[in-house]
Amino acid sequence: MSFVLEAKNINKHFHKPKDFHVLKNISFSVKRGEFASIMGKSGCGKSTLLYILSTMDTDYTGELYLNDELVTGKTHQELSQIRNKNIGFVFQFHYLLSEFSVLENVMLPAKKLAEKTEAEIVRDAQEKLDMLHIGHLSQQRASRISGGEKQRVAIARALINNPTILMGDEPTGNLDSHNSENVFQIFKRLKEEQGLSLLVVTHDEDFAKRTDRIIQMEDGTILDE
Ligand SMILES: Nc1ncnc2c1ncn2[C@@H]1O[C@H](COP(=O)(O)OP(=O)(O)OP(=O)(O)O)[C@@H](O)[C@H]1O
Repeated sequence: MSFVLEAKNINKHFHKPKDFHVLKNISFSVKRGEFASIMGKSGCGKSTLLYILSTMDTDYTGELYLNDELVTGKTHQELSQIRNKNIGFVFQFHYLLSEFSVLENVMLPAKKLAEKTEAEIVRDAQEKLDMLHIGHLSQQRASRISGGEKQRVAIARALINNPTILMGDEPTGNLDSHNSENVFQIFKRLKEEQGLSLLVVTHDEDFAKRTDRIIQMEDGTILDE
């Protein structure tokens, strides 16, 4: 079996204001090409878990594997490289640089990785925007486009380095129903046409029900599926 992500016995405590065991022995995996969602009540630990799975938080015990490679214990520099190459991330808020053009925003993670020439990065960024039907906006300033368009730019930016998994923390949380549906259809198409793996935290039951699998969290644990 080929897993894009495997979490084994993940435990995490917050120490302030007092000890709080926020993640309790979390184990689960995401298969290559799977579109999974994580649901659970507010405060159950979803964002905390996603922060660990995306390698941004290293303060936990247990083991995390990405594409069968153990990433737990690697240095921040190594993790930054692994993250840049393997993980695309879409948040509730788009976090675009408003003074930059749409194209420049999409190019940024590829520039950071520094594996391609400027011309190749421009070409790839334009291709991602075209794929999401916003290619005509590439020269617009990010501050000048609509909320739904901004989220699609954020998705293009998350895809620029051709990640193996796309993670989302309530990527439709700030969108109306029309734009939420749009994002869902984009994710579904990425899975079906490109075999991308997706792991999305959502409060939207209608969204989650249509993913391949719902991972239900409760009080820092994962309920049996
Ligand atoms: N830095 C921190 N220090 C202490 N406690 C924290 C910290 N960050 C989060 N928590 C607590 O950990 C618990 C889990 O938070 P988390 O943000 O992961 O929940 P969530 O399931 O994503 O919630 P929501 O659906 O509202 O976004 C909450 O009780 C929260 O108050």
